[in-house]
Amino acid sequence: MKNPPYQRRLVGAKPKIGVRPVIDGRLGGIRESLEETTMAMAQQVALFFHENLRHADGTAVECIIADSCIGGVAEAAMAADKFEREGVGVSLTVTPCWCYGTETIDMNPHTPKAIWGFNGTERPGAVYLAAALAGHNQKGLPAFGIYGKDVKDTGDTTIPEDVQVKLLRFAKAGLAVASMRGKSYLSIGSVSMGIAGSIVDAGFFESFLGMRTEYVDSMEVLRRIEQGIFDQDEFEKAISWIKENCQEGTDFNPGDKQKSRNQKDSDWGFVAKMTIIIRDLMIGNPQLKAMGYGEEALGHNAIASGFQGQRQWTDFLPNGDFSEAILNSSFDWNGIRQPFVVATENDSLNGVSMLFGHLLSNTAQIFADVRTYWSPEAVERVTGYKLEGVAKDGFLHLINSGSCTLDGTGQQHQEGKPAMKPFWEISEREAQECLAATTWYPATLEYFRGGGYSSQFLTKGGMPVTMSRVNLIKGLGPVLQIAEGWTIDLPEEVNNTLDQRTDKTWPTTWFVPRLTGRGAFRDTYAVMANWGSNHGSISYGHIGADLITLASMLRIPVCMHNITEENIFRPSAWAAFGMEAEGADYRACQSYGTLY
Ligand SMILES: C[C@H](O)[C@@H](O)[C@@H](O)C(=O)CO
Ligand SMILES: [Mn+2]
Repeated sequence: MKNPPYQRRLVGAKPKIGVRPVIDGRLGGIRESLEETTMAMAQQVALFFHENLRHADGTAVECIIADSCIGGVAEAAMAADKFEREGVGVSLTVTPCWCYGTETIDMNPHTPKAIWGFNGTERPGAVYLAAALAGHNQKGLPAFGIYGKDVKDTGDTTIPEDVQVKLLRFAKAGLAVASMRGKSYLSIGSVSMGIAGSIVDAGFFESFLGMRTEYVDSMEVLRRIEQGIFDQDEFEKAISWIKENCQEGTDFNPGDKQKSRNQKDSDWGFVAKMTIIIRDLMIGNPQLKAMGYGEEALGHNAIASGFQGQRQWTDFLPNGDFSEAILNSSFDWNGIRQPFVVATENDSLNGVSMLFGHLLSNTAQIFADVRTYWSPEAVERVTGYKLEGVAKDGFLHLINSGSCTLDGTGQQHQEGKPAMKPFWEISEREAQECLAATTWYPATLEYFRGGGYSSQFLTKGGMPVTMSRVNLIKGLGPVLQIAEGWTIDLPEEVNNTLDQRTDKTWPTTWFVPRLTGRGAFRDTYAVMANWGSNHGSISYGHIGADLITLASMLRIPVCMHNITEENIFRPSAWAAFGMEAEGADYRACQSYGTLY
């Protein structure tokens, strides 16, 4: 690691956005004439962020404005001090005028940075923007340039729409970078069935994300179950909630292998305890301290985790599907709450993709196997049905053992359409509908000898979604792949025929990527063929452009995406690496090296 990033922020403190009003330092006329306009620009943008951004826990984003306009290096240092004290994680410089490039820039190497230069004619804000960005680029401190398309008059205090889009894209990604820094990925268990993403790579987490990796043997979950190291009252609450809200499905296991009713009831208790314990391992629980377990009460400061499950645990004990599904959802027996990020099969790289999606969209994330490409020909052969509309070029079957978020049912709504929403927008009734759309089947014993329960549902069609995935490539490092598209509905008979060819106790999402006719997006088959692993993380909404901005801040090149050129927003230095955006991205990431 080049620079230990571990910040002095308190556990749980959220990064703030620092706003830096930069000004022409010449006193005796110029500076005085600009003070008010410059500070007003900072206040206006701070208000805009405060009103339009929320942290994933639902709290509003706080902005800190430098105490004075910054006309030179002394005031730049004062602002840096204030930002350090206040826990600023992202910095935006604003100016309507000419100022002194490198004398005023933010030089903190870990803080994502952008400069908004006002597009006016009275004073040259854009000239400063160009000079300051040249300084950033010459010094190896990437910064994003924001400059409105249309000329405005001095004193115009509206933020043009094109500027708003860039401000939000930059700030969301910057906050994601700052929110991950100093937190942990908690690996519960180790490598699952040779899935490379579960070889949790500390170097990647530390150098690229500024995160720690914590490793706990699955035995710890069993110890806490056997020794009663969990909140007994919460457990009672969980069990009665499960009885009321989780419908158990038919047991499809061969009659002589099925567990008895007593064993099944005891499995429900077991998986409820597992859920509470995995959460406690991640974030701690003050209740445990009161019970005399001070060490356990602290947790592992985890912002994401993974549970190995297969095979040693699941060959022996109830599987992790229920715990993963509930933790990844926006509700449980404690009500509607922020979803956790828990990667199935401890696939930490999919966990990272889920974490990116969660921090950018504030919603729950679908974890799935990228299972099958269904060509129109194969669908017709098997069902006699000719695909049409958005699905006419085929689709992908996304399905994993039932560990997927129940938000993935698509039973929440936005403007009357199926959606997955930030938890604070989800109504009690919508949470109930997600639960009602889910059946919990006794786990398939041929896979899961220890039993447990897998969630089964069918994702509603018509949701815009983005599938993404981080892969580690020897000799290259991490790369990110992104496919925007939609969930689709199939006619009921077609759905049943295709779904029942495979694991019928697991949740199904039918996904159509948006094709571009080029490269990995020339057809749906090519999307499947170019996917870099067995898993993908699926986020509600089209967030590909936000993911690209985030990846550039983390110096993770994007190897595959279907985002249109005008939506790609990366630091200004990327342009210096060539006009072909993908190649330039690789060269820039390599040249800057890891953030930490
Ligand atoms: C039960 C099986 O082992 C599944 O878990 C398997 O198909 C996977 O999910 C592989 O990613
Ligand atoms: Mn899997």
